[in-house]
Amino acid sequence: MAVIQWFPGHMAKALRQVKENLKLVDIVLELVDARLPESSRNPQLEKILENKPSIVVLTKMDLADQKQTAKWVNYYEENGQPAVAINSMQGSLKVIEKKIRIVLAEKLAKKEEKGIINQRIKVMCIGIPNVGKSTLLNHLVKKNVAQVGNKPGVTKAQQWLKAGKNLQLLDTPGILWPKFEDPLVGKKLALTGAIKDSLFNKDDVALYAIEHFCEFNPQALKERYNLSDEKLDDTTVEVLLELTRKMGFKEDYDRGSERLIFDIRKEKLGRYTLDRVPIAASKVATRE
Ligand SMILES: Nc1nc2c(ncn2[C@@H]2O[C@H](COP(=O)(O)OP(=O)(O)OP(=O)(O)O)[C@@H](O)[C@H]2O)c(=O)[nH]1
Repeated sequence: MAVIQWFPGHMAKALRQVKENLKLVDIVLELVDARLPESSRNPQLEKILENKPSIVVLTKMDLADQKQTAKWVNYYEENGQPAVAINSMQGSLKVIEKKIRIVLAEKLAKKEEKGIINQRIKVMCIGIPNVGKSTLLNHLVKKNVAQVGNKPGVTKAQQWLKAGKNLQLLDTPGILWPKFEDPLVGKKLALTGAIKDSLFNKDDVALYAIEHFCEFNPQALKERYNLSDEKLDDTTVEVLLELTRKMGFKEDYDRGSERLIFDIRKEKLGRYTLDRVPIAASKVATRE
């Protein structure tokens, strides 16, 4: 995982590159992590995209809570933003291509009227570090790594890669930065491994994780660390201390925190989704 520390200069440059590459493509795949779809989105992207068609692609769906993922996809679609959930490592080409065809239906029909058929659709992936851009690119391109020609970009020639029979992808995905301002977003990003471990306090992230699991999946916490029901009702700090003891680390809650974070990332507590769809929207989703 390449971890990037963002400074204003970096941000401006990355943004400029994304803008320049946008001109070269028909559609953008905005990759977000299904475990934290909103927290892993870049708030400025909407402005940059302007009228460019885009699809929010929720990656790592195999790690996220299935019901929550369905709610998120529904939420985006209800708000006019096409969305699809995938596991970047498996069978996502068909799903993505189908979605692209739906989103670009009108444009493709017009091209067909003009006799332009079999032209590859130009696609660009963008997203924050670690969201799965390279994994998806490699999966889509598979053995078919032949370049389909160089297109002039503004600053350098762009390489294109064939994906299946109908798509071509920019070989360099656009990297965006997450929103760091909100400390809660930072903790969520840290828990899933999206930001460098040295950038956060492990015990803060572990306490947040305990809070999340106590609310949404106390059973997983209880079973994994053999906790009593009474202990789960205790303060998060007490739960952390008890977990640490159960792990055999005595009072060393730094080690306890580290192990808890590691376990969660390794799915030892099962699938989870840290972001919830806004209440009003989730009501709509349940009613359907
Ligand atoms: N389980 C699961 N893991 C995934 C999925 N997509 C990516 N990963 C894993 O997530 C990690 C990061 O994936 P990358 O493809 O390197 O992410 P990236 O966006 O290219 O990252 P940067 O190079 O840091 O910008 C890797 O360990 C991948 O194996 C997915 O859909 N499911």
